[in-house]
Amino acid sequence: MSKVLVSDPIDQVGIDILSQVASVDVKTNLKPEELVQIIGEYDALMIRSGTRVTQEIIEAGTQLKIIGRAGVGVDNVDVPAATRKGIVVVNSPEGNTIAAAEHALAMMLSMSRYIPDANASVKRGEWDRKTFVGAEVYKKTLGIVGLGKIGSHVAGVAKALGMKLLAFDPFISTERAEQIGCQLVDLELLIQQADYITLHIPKTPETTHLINAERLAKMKPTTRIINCARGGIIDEEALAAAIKEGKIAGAALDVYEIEPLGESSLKSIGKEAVLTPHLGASTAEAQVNVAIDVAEQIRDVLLGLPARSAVNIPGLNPDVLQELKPYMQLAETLGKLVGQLAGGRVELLNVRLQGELATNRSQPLVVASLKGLLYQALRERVNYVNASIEAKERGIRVIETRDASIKDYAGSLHLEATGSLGTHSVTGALLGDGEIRLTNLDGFPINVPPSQHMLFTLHRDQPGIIGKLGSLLGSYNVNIASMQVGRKIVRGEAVMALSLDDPLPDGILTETIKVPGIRDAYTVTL
Ligand SMILES: NC(=O)c1ccc[n+]([C@@H]2O[C@H](COP(=O)([O-])OP(=O)(O)OC[C@H]3O[C@@H](n4cnc5c(N)ncnc54)[C@H](O)[C@@H]3O)[C@@H](O)[C@H]2O)c1
Ligand SMILES: O=C(O)CC[C@@H](O)C(=O)O
Repeated sequence: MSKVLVSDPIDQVGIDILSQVASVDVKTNLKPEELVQIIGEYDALMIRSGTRVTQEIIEAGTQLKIIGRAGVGVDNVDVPAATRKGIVVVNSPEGNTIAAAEHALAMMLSMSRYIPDANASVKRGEWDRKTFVGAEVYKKTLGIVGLGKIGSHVAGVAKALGMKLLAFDPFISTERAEQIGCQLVDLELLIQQADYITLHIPKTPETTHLINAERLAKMKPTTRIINCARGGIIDEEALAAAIKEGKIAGAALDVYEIEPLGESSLKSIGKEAVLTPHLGASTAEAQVNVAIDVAEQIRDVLLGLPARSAVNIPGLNPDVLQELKPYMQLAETLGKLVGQLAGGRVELLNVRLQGELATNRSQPLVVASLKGLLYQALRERVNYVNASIEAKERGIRVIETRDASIKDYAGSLHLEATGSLGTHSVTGALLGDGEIRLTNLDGFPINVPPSQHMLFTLHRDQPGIIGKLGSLLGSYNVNIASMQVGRKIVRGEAVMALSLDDPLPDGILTETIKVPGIRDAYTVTL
């Protein structure tokens, strides 16, 4: 019989489902070294946000087939390490959406009426009706940052409360925002106009400290901010200072840069700050939803069936999966790449199967391309199951084409994304050993392996450019792993593709574009 370890508290309904096919051990509060010691006995691990599944734990899990996260965020799991070992990682992308949205709304109202502090004062035996004069939300402007599942539900309820809705989400179309009742604006306008700002975005390098001292200084002194998304999207020190100095009126936080929240200047703020210990998903209903969602997937995988919500391995039948897996990896990589080149909102994705690939099943490759394309916006929320639906909801039109006559490589895949900032395309192929090669970028032939950190330039093919760019990267201590120039004619337009050993520091892109002859530059993280 299979063995499952449950290392965080989950609802009993999940344990009951797992017990249908496995012997289940519930062992919570394990230290990392204790988990490393015992994980080798288990076929599956079920967690919430309390267990950090590191590479060391994955390496020690020699029998592990699946890791189930009862919730959305898999930021506490080393997914690449699990993927390398063929371990399926599943989550519950929607099981706690309503709970998190309602928590954000509860935080907004309780912060506005100082309910936590008023409640504490009554319990201390006081009857103070002067200190707790609050503010109404009716007719106020709510700025929603991130109009995905949770942000959209918040919008619906806030509208019913009589609020005016602004939203910032670079990956959502104006039509979609209007359907939800929001006016889509840029972040700077939202920050200046909103009376309440609520964050519903993933934490990514781009969203880390999105709310910093500079942006806090641009808010109205009456603005109140809510973060029930992820810690670190707000600079906590800057936030505490802004509230203490009266630059903004208050904050309600459920998530923190480091959890549990230790010593923090947030704790010394009075009634203007409402703090909860990551309770967004903590409703009976959400815990039942996520426990069922994830336990059923673990049960299915242990029975040899596909998982419906895998973040790293698609739910295809094993034979098709085996055959298409390398191409799906290619499609996902190209999707990530073209999505980042396109930058903003993508309206059209053309997926072209070329050469021998043109006779293959296209649907899994289209889905994998969309999963890659949407990764920048949705992170772990996008998977092989929901990628097409998410794309449709975001107004992304998909065209599939085939061209068997293109024979530069045995089979290649070409993606072209058209969006608010223009059109970009990328082609890739698989070498004999299954390694991915990028073979064309925006119509220019190249031949480079993709790497985690990449820089692309569009420039004039003229002497000196490569040297200048090399020196610029060197001055930022960025090491170049490989570099290639693609051009159609000598001294015409050209592209340069650089694989880098290090992430590019802030500001380097602006410097790159200043190099004479370089017209444009793009950074990509794969
Ligand atoms: N507090 C909790 O317990 C709790 C519970 C559930 C979810 N969450 C968190 O809430 C957040 C939102 O979850 P969701 O299910 O709505 O996710 P979602 O993927 O449905 O929506 C996220 C939205 O953010 C947008 N986005 C991405 N990058 C952006 C950027 N740089 N600027 C503006 N918008 C951007 C995306 O386009 C997307 O529409 C996630 O961080 C999730 O981990 C917290
Ligand atoms: O397990 C939890 O309570 C955290 C839930 C939430 O942050 C998530 O990512 O789903």
